[in-house]
Amino acid sequence: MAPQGSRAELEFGGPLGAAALLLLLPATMFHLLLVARSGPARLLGPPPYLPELEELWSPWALLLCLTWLGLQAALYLLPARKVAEGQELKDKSRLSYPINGFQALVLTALLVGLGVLAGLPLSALPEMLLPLAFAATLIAFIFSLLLYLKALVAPASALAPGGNSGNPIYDFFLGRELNPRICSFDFKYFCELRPGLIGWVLINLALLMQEAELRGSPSLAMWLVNGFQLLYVGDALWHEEAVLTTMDIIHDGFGFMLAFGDLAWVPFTYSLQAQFLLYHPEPLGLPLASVICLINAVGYYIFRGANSQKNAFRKNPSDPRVADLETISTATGRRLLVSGWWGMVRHPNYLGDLIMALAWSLPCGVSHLLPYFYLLYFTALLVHREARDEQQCLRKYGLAWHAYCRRVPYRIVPYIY
Ligand SMILES: NC(=O)C1=CN([C@@H]2O[C@H](COP(=O)(O)OP(=O)(O)OC[C@H]3O[C@@H](n4cnc5c(N)ncnc54)[C@H](OP(=O)(O)O)[C@@H]3O)[C@@H](O)[C@H]2O)C=CC1
Ligand SMILES: CC(C)=CCC[C@@H](C)[C@H]1CC=C2C3=C(CC[C@@]21C)[C@@]1(C)CC[C@H](O)C(C)(C)[C@@H]1CC3
Repeated sequence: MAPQGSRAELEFGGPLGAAALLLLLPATMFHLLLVARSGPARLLGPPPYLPELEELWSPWALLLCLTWLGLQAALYLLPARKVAEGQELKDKSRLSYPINGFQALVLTALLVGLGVLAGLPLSALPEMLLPLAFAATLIAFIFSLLLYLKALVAPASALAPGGNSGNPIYDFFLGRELNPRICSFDFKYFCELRPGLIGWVLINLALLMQEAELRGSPSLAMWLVNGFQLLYVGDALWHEEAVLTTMDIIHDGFGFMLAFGDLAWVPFTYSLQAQFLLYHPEPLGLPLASVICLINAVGYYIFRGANSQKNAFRKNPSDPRVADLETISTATGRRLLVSGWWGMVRHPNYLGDLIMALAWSLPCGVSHLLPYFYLLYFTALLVHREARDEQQCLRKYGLAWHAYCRRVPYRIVPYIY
């Protein structure tokens, strides 16, 4: 057995919190899937019914999920326009990552388009969401177990800072190995951006097509939700290299949290607004639609501006786009931006992301809380993530981080939080 990594502080409430999340996350996902199609669509009420195993389990759904993963893996292995280097690892080495996620999105769109022309019944997908989500959850459980076993024979230098507490449930949840790979195939990087994100927009499209079949044409609200979320996914894949500096890739191990999050949670809960709209049509006029588009555009402008500014600065501090920004030095030799977006709040990218989350829910009207689930969950996720990042930055930068916090006192929302 590999030696344990350094004992880091336990996160997510330790083993008990991890055990609770292990059950709570899949249960919440199934609750949302069931409630979205029910008449009252009550987020906080009990589910309309408890599905029998026959309704959840379908070998066809499992086959479809495995085919989807196989297709995305094949696209990942195609020659890439660029190969990027990741951040420096504990042993001072750097890993290489193919940058071809956007190409995978375009090729998937072409394949799906050809499939639909050849008679592929894409609009039947919404009827299969429950068994598909069940199959994806099963795959995530088995996959996380294999990842846990793989980590038992990994060298200590390959382990993540967290996720190696010695408690099997906690470590299974958080993930033990930082960058599990077979040859050059990086499982975490692959899962973070491709099967789940592309699957999400495909589910959205299927819901739009089914709405068109049911009501003659897709509603304006459905178009907006599809358009906004396609922009978000397209942007993530276009700026694929930026994911190499996120907490998930640099810090977190690859375990159930990310495997389930990437493969099941993202496609089946992030498509909640489109699911809701299929069963609860919402009339939307052009003036309100324009205001919602403006909100999404403002959110995207902040999100993209902040992420691009930090990525450009981290890649090359002399880049003309960021060279004029004010910075403070830290004992590590790395500098922190204190003007531009990162001088406004300490997590401007989260602020932009949250504004977009609001714009994705507004097309569903204000009669139900359900379509606002994403906004509520995402606020909790980002507040918790911000606290985790603060701890890590404090460890990394010490006094310089305190100086940054004094200079930029608000975390996510100026003058509020
Ligand atoms: N849709 C979704 O479900 C989710 C989306 N996201 C999005 O993912 C994106 C990435 O988020 P995340 O990985 O959490 O964090 P960030 O991209 O905000 O990265 C945080 C890191 O940035 C660096 N940093 C912090 N402040 C400064 C500064 N002033 N100047 C320079 N560098 C600084 C630090 O790392 P260092 O100094 O080592 O470079 C810090 O650890 C965000 O846009 C977020 O909204 C995140 C989670 C879920
Ligand atoms: C509740 C639960 C299951 C937790 C797992 C959290 C994951 C769902 C998220 C953790 C960080 C994520 C990121 C994205 C998607 C959601 C997860 C995996 C992301 C790929 C979305 C697109 C963005 O542009 C992004 C690339 C910045 C982002 C990275 C973080």
